[in-house]
Amino acid sequence: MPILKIGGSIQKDEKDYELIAERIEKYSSKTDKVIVVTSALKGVTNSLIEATENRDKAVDLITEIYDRHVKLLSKLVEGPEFENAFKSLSKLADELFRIAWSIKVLDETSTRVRDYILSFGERMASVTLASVLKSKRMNAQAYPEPVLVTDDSFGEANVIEDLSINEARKLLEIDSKIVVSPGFIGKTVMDRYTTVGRGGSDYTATLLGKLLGLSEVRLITEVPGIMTADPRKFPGAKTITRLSLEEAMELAQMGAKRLHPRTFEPMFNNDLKVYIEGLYDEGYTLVEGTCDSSDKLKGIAILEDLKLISVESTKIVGKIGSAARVMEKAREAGVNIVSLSQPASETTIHLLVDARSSNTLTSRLEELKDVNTVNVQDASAVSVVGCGLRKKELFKEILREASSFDITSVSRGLSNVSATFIVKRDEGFNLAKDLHEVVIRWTN
Ligand SMILES: Nc1ncnc2c1ncn2[C@@H]1O[C@H](COP(=O)(O)OP(=O)(O)O)[C@@H](O)[C@H]1O
Ligand SMILES: N[C@@H](CC(=O)OP(=O)(O)O)C(=O)O
Repeated sequence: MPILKIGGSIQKDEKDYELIAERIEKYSSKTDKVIVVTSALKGVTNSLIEATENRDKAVDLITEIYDRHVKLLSKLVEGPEFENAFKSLSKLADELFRIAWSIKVLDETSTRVRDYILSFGERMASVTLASVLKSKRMNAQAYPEPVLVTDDSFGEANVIEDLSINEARKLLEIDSKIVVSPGFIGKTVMDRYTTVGRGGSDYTATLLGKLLGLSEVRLITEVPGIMTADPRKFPGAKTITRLSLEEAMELAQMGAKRLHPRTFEPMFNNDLKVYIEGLYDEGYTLVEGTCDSSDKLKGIAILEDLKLISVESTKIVGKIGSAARVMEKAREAGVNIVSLSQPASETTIHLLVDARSSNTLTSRLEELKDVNTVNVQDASAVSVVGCGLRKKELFKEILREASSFDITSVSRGLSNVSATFIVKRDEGFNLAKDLHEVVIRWTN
């Protein structure tokens, strides 16, 4: 029994839905049950976020979202099935309009209300997709409520696996061959809606695979697999045919294919295989197993919009606890540290953070007594990923290529399958381009 995840990128119009239905049919004809995890329609999560931020426009934005779903249904579904889906969608939309009015009146949104609002994207999508499948005479049913039980860290909720197993099993009890369920969203034990972070439907699908003891998850999307680089920015990018679990985790952490960073975590210590496959073009990536002796280089990924904060002081040298004090400031400011390094001379501590959070952190760091200066510069992090980086010759070749750039630091990732270079922002793309050329020469 496979889990099929239908990405938001391939839910644009009725032509997409014809292809999605064909793909689901293909896999369901080979098995007795299929669980489909769906994302919201393309752009819907962004519009819902905009509604929470731009509250005067919330009602208009929600009207647009509702109209889009109804228009899709009217093109793809007829008769009583249309009536049923229309009723379910309108009920969800009524609930959403009520919240939109209240946030407009209160002119305030909490993280809890934000997640509640975001949940409608995936819930509406599951009703729509199940209805399209039914109208094509497929034995399908929507289960438009979250199956993951989480804590109440709204926006980035943590899944409580033990409590989620029983909820997940409910999908198996539904008397339909195909069950369509929402990705990305969860609920607390008090039945509050939560979300697990952007791109969270990928993670929902792999986690359900683990919780239900399944062996196959397919993430169906607009690109033919995870590629050697983002094909939009690097036109020579190619599909990677196989990734070990360590390689896949490193690429996901660096934002490749906009995967949720935890997508591959559920694959540890079980036989789950994950395929990332294209809807429009043939091609897929299989993620399974660990490094193989024939593995070389697989891909590059780049994080832009970062700031490198360098805390300089001669007074911190050899002083126990000085790094801890710097990190404590980051914790107080609620700022995530993307990377951190310190030379053995101990005179500087480099912190790499998201550009949007750098001001909050620098002002707190300037409060530290034993610090001379806090420098901030625009930076990028460029990673090369491949089990082959454990071999000296390949690592040397990567270092040689990178040496023509002004590098602040180099660090190695999980099991040494990645090397990440921190450079000035305006050098990031060119470094990535050059390293990508090396990767292409060494792709298996
Ligand atoms: N290494 C990569 N391989 C493939 N796609 C990538 C990579 N890095 C970035 N992307 C981008 O990821 C996008 C697909 O992700 P996303 O829109 O989240 O898909 P979905 O909604 O189907 O989950 C592609 O349009 C592509 O531009
Ligand atoms: N809709 C959510 C969850 C998700 O996984 O979407 P997508 O499959 O389009 O990446 C988001 O936009 O973050």
